[in-house]
Amino acid sequence: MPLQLPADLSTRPTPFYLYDLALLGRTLEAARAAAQAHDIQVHYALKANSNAPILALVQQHGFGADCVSGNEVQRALDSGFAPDHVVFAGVGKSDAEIIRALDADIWCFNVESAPELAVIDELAGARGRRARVALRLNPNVDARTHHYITTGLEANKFGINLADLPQVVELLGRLPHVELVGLHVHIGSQITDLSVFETLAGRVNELQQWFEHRGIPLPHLNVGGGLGVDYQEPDAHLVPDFARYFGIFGRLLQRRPGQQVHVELGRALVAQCGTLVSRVLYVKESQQTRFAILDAGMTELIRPALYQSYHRIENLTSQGSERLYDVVGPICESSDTFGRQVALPETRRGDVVVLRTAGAYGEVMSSHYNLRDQAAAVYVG
Ligand SMILES: Cc1ncc(COP(=O)(O)O)c(C=O)c1O
Ligand SMILES: N[C@@H](CCCC[NH3+])C(=O)O
Repeated sequence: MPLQLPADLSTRPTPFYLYDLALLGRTLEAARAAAQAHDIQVHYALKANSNAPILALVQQHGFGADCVSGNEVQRALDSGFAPDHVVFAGVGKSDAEIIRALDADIWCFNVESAPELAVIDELAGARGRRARVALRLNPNVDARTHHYITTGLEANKFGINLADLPQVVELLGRLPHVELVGLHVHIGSQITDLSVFETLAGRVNELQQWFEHRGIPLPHLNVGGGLGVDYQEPDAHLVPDFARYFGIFGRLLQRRPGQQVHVELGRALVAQCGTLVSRVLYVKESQQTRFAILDAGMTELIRPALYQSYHRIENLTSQGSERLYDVVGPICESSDTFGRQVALPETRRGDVVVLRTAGAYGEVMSSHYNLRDQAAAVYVG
């Protein structure tokens, strides 16, 4: 399906983020149907993209919200997510953020350490409340993704290491203002080897048995997010294979009667619906390299600079014969490079060049470095 562009593209200033809400709707519908087939609840990870029109559509599809800051909790509530569909994760929740979530009576805190558990207990007690908590465990499963976005290994800062679990459970038994409702794991992002989720399901089954042997029931299992998308050939997989993903947990998790399973997808739901649209400012040729210098840079899309990740680059204006370009932004950093030796049709000043699969962790991670303006968001579909 060709990229849907705004009717006023020729006069619209670049760079801007373009979101295809029709594609988002199809993606959410596919995820909803696959999740429902296995009776799994989806909490959308707001960190991937928290723009109001996107949240509105996610909320309309019946998903909950997975938040990682007090402001995300507030944004979810303001966007119409019911408090009992909101979870709050994060390794460093501040007292003010915990209080805000307690006062909103959100569904659950995903707790990442013993000290955090004690603080939630104390703050809940001071308000005459009992907070529902899930323990985020570090299952030591390798997500086989970029090391910067691997979160489930013992060396990572996230979650409670299994060696510390007995101590944390003992503490839990002594705290009157927290109620354990389940366990939570999240091992990383942009996971494309789905056998990783099979390993994870097996590990969650083992963890569940550990709790059961101690007489501790777990009404909820939250297996986190992480399903990856196709950055190389987005058009081949605009909608991820949700049936396969949910099928793994549906098939392999050893669910107890009445137990609820949750996932927290971010990227897989919103990545393909977003595109960063830019224009070529200059083509600069030296003996060694031909640079296409865009008006979008790492301030709009930092993923290539941060994780050496690739977003497919397309010149929508030119039909010329292909040449190789280093595609770069205008920012004062050498890492402000979107791709090296990229084959593009002959490219000229003013051509419209897009970076695909930018709906997740794109606009939300933008910055004002070099005093850059915030790129606009445009919605079609
Ligand atoms: C705790 C937690 N849940 C969910 C997500 C969403 O992950 P993804 O966008 O890879 O689905 C993240 C981010 O990696 C996370 O840290
Ligand atoms: N922001 C990262 C992923 C980290 C997700 C949050 N734990 C990305 O762009 O790929």
